[in-house]
Amino acid sequence: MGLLPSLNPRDILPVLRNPEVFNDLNEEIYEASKSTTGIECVVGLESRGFLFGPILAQKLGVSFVPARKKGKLPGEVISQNYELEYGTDCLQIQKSSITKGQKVLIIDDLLATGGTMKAACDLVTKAQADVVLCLCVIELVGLKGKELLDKPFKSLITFD
Ligand SMILES: O=P(O)(O)OC[C@H]1O[C@H](OP(=O)(O)OP(=O)(O)O)[C@H](O)[C@@H]1O
Ligand SMILES: Nc1ncnc2[nH]cnc12
Repeated sequence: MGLLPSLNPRDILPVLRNPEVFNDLNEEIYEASKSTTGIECVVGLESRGFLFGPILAQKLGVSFVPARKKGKLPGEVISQNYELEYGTDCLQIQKSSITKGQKVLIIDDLLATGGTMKAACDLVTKAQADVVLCLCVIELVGLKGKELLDKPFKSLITFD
């Protein structure tokens, strides 16, 4: 059996039930992004990256771009396949959503093996944009997902 099924599922969703706590978390996310200069676009990863990405983009005054699983986005897309513990998946963004050379922050709720965030970095790079920060609310440190990334990374809450 693989490693992931034996892990506690870590769930950010209860935080959204309390507007004050959710607001505090969004402020923490914004604070964590502030030392990275020149962010021009926030890319959020389906699905829970969509809960935080648009709010951060609004606070920063920049565009929000959803990276979705294969086949969900209309129009021309850029795709990046990636390995899961069992099988493969594919992330896509709309071709017109990111411009060449743009400084991009990628946000998701959680970093586990790092495969999803790595694929998002590769996708943004494929779009000829520049990943300036990968930001996750939760990091499962024991899975060493951070080691897969060759871009700056920050998390707000860590579990072993
Ligand atoms: O670091 P990794 O091992 O790649 O795992 C992290 C990803 O897994 C979870 O998403 P999930 O695949 O469950 O998709 P969902 O948010 O659409 O439910 C989580 O929200 C991250 O996006
Ligand atoms: N929410 C989660 N908790 C634990 N491991 C995970 N791997 C991917 N998502 C996870």
